[in-house]
Amino acid sequence: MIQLKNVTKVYNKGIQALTNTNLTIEKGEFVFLVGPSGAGKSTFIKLLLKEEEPTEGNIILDGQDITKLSRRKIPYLRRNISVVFQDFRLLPNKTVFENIAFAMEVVEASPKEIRRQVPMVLAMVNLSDKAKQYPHQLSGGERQRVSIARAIVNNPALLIADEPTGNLDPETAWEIMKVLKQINRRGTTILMATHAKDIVDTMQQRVVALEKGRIVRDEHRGAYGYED
Ligand SMILES: Nc1ncnc2c1ncn2[C@@H]1O[C@H](COP(=O)(O)OP(=O)(O)OP(=O)(O)O)[C@@H](O)[C@H]1O
Repeated sequence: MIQLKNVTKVYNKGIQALTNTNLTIEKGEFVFLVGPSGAGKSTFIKLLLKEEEPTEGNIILDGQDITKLSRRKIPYLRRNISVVFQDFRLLPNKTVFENIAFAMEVVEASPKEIRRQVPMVLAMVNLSDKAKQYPHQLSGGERQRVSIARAIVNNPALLIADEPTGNLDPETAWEIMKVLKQINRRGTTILMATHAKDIVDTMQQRVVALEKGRIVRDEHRGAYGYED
């Protein structure tokens, strides 16, 4: 599914964010990406989304070397990879239904498909009764569930979650984790960058730890491994 081969990323100012990184993530895995602030987690995610280019090395997604992908083909990449952010990033002037529908309109789905898919993903995240609400009328946990529904509505192979529970209280964070695990059980590969020690320790999934741009740990049924 994802393969990084000798990936190095040096930013303009000479900061080396990733150094000679090698990693393989198989289809259907659930992987936590952990490490101290500045370790390179966001850089890792930006490279997968082609928001940044590696200085050296190759990134293979679904058998395709995305480092060789032309700018023109990036929208196709984005259909297969979806992202959920810490700050939800919902459109404030659209309802819950419209926020999710918009992600389908962007990839030119038909109105019929939209009418079928949106209620289905809303049911999956347990928000069928909130379809007509606007984001400001929802709690943080509900907003995050909308953003997850939006992220999965086009059936991506890979869901990247960048600190998805960072703005939520512990109980609400667990609701989000339940939803992510359920999506993973349906076959979607999940990569989640997080500082949530309790969640990582309890879920016992694969843990990849980055420090100063290097993978220092890669454990199946791993733990968070830091004190924060
Ligand atoms: N656009 C950029 N230009 C220059 N340096 C950058 C840029 N983005 C990140 N860096 C640097 O690269 C290193 C890795 O940063 P990155 O954001 O990937 O870390 P992180 O593990 O995601 O941290 P956090 O947990 O705080 O989000 C840091 O030293 C950071 O200052």
